[in-house]
Amino acid sequence: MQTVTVLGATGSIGCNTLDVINRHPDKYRIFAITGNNQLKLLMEQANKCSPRYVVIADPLHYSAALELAKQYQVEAEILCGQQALEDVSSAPEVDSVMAAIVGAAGLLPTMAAVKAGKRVLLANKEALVMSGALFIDAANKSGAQILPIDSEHNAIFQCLPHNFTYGDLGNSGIEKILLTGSGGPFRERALDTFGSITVDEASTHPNWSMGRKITIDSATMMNKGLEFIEVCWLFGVKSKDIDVVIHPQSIIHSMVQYVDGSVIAQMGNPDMRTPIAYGLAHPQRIEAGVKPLNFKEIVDFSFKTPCYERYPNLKLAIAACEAGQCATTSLNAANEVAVEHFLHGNISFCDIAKVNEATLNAMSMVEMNSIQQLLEQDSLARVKANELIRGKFQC
Ligand SMILES: NC(=O)C1=CN([C@@H]2O[C@H](COP(=O)(O)OP(=O)(O)OC[C@H]3O[C@@H](n4cnc5c(N)ncnc54)[C@H](OP(=O)(O)O)[C@@H]3O)[C@@H](O)[C@H]2O)C=CC1
Ligand SMILES: CC(=O)[C@@H](O)[C@H](O)COP(=O)(O)O
Ligand SMILES: [Mn+2]
Repeated sequence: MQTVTVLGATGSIGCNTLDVINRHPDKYRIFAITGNNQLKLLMEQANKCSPRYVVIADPLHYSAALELAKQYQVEAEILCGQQALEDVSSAPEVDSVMAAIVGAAGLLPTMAAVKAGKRVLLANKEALVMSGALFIDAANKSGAQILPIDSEHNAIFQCLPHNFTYGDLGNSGIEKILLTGSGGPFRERALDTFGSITVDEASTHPNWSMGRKITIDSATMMNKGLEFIEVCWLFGVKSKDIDVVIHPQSIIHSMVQYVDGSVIAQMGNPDMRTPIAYGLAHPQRIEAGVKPLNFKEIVDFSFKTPCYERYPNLKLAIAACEAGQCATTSLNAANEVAVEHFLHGNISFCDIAKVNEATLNAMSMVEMNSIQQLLEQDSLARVKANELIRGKFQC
């Protein structure tokens, strides 16, 4: 029996994780679930999966949460705040932590799990993008096992040889990592109409049902940029080792190309329960409720190269990856701010990349040696991005 904490249980990944876990009551027990604003959903989940703890991230919601807990007959202890998130990630009773809080808010609870040597199911890509070497070093020190949940990284993990050594592509005969992406909803849209893209249009992903921030990131391809950086840290590779390939159908979830000409791909219907189940059960496989891929139903199966004019955020992210930690931390922070402003109608779709670029250009680049320093850089970049937005960006 594996004991699991689900950080971000009320989100898209969190709900899918509970769905997979519910299918296997003999294998998994929930220790804690956490949420932020969706208190009712969190209490419904608690009523169903009977965790020992329910954590509300924002202490301002605590009394409302206590009331709802009574209403939903939740027997778990209700906790709140940052320390509680870290405590349920690092408690000795916990075997695995699903890191599925969105954005930089997930860094400290995820790091707590890493430092405590847990099996960390990593969905929260922003945590790795903003902390890079510190994250990987902490895992090496504690013995934490990092299992990628992001579909592409999970695919790459599945396509690598079992004896793959971190950073050593040559020894495994690997030529390239082929990181696939759908290209988002605006893959074919005329560039001269980008100025009128609405929030609703950008919030409609062609293949995946996901949280609102990652959905916007997919539309700008910042998601692929963050994933590019994520590949570098998860597998110890360099920018030159990765090619981004647009695959509009999201059936192949990424590939590894070998020197003998073989290309190994991982495929499946676009349903996050596959990588979640893989992470939970590794090295075994468990049923995940996912519709099997039916090749007779596949009409198109195509590939293309991304164009930076259409996806300036992808170019920025690759350049930041090459520039180093300070740049990736700053870019991630600026992007979180810009996406939030876009969702609130304060800036246009094209402004997201402009804010990101202007923020990066305005930040001094320093070496990042501690989590404290990362958090300070993250705050500085947020202040700068907000300042730039107040100065009114126009598309
Ligand atoms: N959705 C997907 O299919 C995929 C997601 N990912 C990554 O997984 C992560 C989660 O994505 P997704 O599930 O889509 O996101 P959602 O927006 O659906 O869910 C985010 C979760 O984080 C919680 N949360 C939000 N802000 C805070 C905060 N300040 N402190 C603590 N908790 C907070 C939310 O709580 P509440 O809802 O209660 O407010 C919710 O539980 C992201 O990093 C994303 O990039 C990666 C690959 C695929
Ligand atoms: C499901 C998942 O892993 C997402 O990151 C997904 O890949 C987003 O789609 P894009 O390929 O359009 O960014
Ligand atoms: Mn992904």
